[in-house]
Amino acid sequence: MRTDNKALLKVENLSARIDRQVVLDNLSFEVDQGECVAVVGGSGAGKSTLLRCMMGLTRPASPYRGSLWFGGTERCFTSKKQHARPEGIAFVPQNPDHGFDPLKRLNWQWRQAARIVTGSSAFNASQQALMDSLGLRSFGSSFPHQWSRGMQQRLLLGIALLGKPRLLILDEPTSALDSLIAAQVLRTVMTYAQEQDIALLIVTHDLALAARFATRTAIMTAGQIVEFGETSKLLDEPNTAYGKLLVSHRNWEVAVSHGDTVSAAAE
Ligand SMILES: Nc1ncnc2c1ncn2[C@@H]1O[C@H](COP(=O)(O)OP(=O)(O)OP(=O)(O)O)[C@@H](O)[C@H]1O
Repeated sequence: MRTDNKALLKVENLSARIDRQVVLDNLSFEVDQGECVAVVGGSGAGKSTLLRCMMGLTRPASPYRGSLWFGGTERCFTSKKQHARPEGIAFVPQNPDHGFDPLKRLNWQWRQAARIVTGSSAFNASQQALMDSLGLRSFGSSFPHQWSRGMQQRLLLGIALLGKPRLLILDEPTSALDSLIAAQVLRTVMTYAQEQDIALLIVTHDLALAARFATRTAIMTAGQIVEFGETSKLLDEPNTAYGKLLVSHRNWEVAVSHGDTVSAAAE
């Protein structure tokens, strides 16, 4: 449920180019404290570029206009001095390869993350419960490549949640998971985020996921956000030609629904 709180995050008039091609064109949207917002759109819409700009990464796209407000602090996308990711934002990439050191065992990486976040390398009860509900009971002495991509993605989610960020950005969080496990993992993430007042920004191709979890949704195509509003209204009555096209092709077969009891550990 959307609240009337002041926005936690505001992206205003963001434009960016790769070489001479405009890949982000005057984008604006916001996320309230504790809210879940989805950004949906087809391949090449500019979703990953948007996230890269938000995380302060200026390659391959370089922003030439716009600002980002987070927790009351403004960062100009064009400022050369302010490229660092704002503190309080965590990011789980679509490709888990980008989140782990391939040469270090997973239990070592988890302990390092826990130490940074909590000051202790041992699991406490709530960390263990989070791990269990993500279907991750033991790392053994595995290296990242010995785990499935789905398990790696869930571990990154666990590490990100453990940090209790104010905003967690998820890039295609279900891309490495089958639909039943995705449903369970996303419910765990949503429950934990609500308990801890963590806002979520989910970038996805999956309109069913947006319909199930996001209070507000932005529809993106060709570098523009063509619609942004309450998810249910936007999916019931899209205003633009692209919104209508996207909604008419949504896949409601994806089982992101209440009541799934499949164990994520059974992957
Ligand atoms: N390294 C690059 N060099 C040139 N053009 C690029 C590069 N990366 C992205 N682009 C272009 O920028 C535009 C936006 O791409 P982007 O990857 O952000 O889209 P996306 O919505 O994330 O797509 P997908 O869902 O397929 O990941 C596209 O036109 C793409 O061709």
